[in-house]
Amino acid sequence: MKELTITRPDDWHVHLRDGDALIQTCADMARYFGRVIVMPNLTPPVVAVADAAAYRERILTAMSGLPRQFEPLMTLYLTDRTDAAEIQLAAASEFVHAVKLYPAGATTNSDAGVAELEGLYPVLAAMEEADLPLLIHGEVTDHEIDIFDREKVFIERHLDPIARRFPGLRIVLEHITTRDAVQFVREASNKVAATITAHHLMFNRNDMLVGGIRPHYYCLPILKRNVHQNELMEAAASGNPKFFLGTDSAPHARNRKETDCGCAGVYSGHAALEFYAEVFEQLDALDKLEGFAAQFGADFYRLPRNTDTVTLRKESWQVPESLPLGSDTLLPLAAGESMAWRVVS
Ligand SMILES: NC(=O)N[C@@H](CC(=O)O)C(=O)O
Ligand SMILES: [Zn+2]
Ligand SMILES: [Zn+2]
Repeated sequence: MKELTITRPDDWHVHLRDGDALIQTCADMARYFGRVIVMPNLTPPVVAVADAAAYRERILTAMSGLPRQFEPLMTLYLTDRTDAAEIQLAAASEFVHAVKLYPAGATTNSDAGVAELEGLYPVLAAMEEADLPLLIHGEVTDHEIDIFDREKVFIERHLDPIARRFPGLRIVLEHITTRDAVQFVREASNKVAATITAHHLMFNRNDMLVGGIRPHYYCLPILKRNVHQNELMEAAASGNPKFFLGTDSAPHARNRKETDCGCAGVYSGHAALEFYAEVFEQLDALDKLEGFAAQFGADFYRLPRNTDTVTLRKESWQVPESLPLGSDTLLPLAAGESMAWRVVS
C-alpha cells in the first residue's frame, strides 16, 4: 500500500505541558489530531474546573497562529481533597471530559495524587452518577513491589475492586503495558477500555537496556518484556473497540533525562500517527488503524467521530536529531532515524 486515507484521528492521552513548551507540543498535535485529551499533571496540577478553563485558554492561545487547530479536551487531576461538587461542576462544563487518577508518587508530577484510593469512593460514586470517565495511571507505588509488576498488582488490588464497585463508571486504563492489562480490559464490561502508546507497541525493555542504558526510552509504566509487547500489538490490531490510541507523548528537556536521576516520559508527538502506521503495517493490519486511531476512542467518550480525513503516504523522511521545548531542547522518539510513512494532508 502506497497511500492510506483514514478518518481524522484523536489522541486520547497527551501531555502538552505549559508555558512556552505549548508552542512545540500544540503544533505537533495540531498537524493531524482532531481532538486530544489533555493530561492535568502540571505543577501545580489542574484540580479545579476553573484551572482547566484557564489552561484551555493558554492552549488555544498557543495554537492561534497555526494553520489548523485541535480541540483540547480537558481533564481534572484527582487528589485526596477532590469533592463531589467539583465533579458535578466538571460534568456540567462543556470542556472537561474526564478525571485522572494518579496514585501519589507513581509518575511525573504525581506528588499531589491520591494516597488512599478507598477514601475516594464518594468521588467515584459522583463520577459514576454524572457519567464522567475515570482515567487511571495504573501502577502501585509500594516500595516492595518490583517496578515491572506494578501495573499487574494495581489491577488486582485496586482496579478490579473499583470496576466491581462502580459498574456504571466508565474507566480508561491508560498506557497499558502488560498481558495482564490486556486480559483484564478484554474481559471487563464495556465500560472499561485502554489506551496504547506507540512506544509500548514498538519497543520492549531490551531496547532500553541492552548495549547501554537509553534514558530516552525510559517512561512509566516502564517498557516490559517482549511477550507483553506482542500482546499489546495483538490487542491494538485486533479491532476490539476497547483498545484505542493514546500517545502519552510526554516531553522532558534533554538535560532532565540525561542525568543521574532522569525523568520518565517519551516524546512521540512529532510523528505519532506515522509511528502507529509503521506498527500496524508490520502487523499487516493497516486496515485496523482507522478504528484504533479515529473511531473507538470517540465512541467510548461518546463524542462524534471526526468527519474529515488525513492521508498518509509511503514516503521516507528523517526525524530531526532534536526539537525545541520552550527555551530547552528535547530528543524526540526515533531521533535522527528514518520514517516509512508521512502524513501528507
Ligand atoms: N509516561 C511518563 O513516563 N510520564 C508522564 C506521566 C505519565 O503519563 O505517567 C509525564 O508527564 O512525563
Ligand atoms: Zn501515566
Ligand atoms: Zn501520560
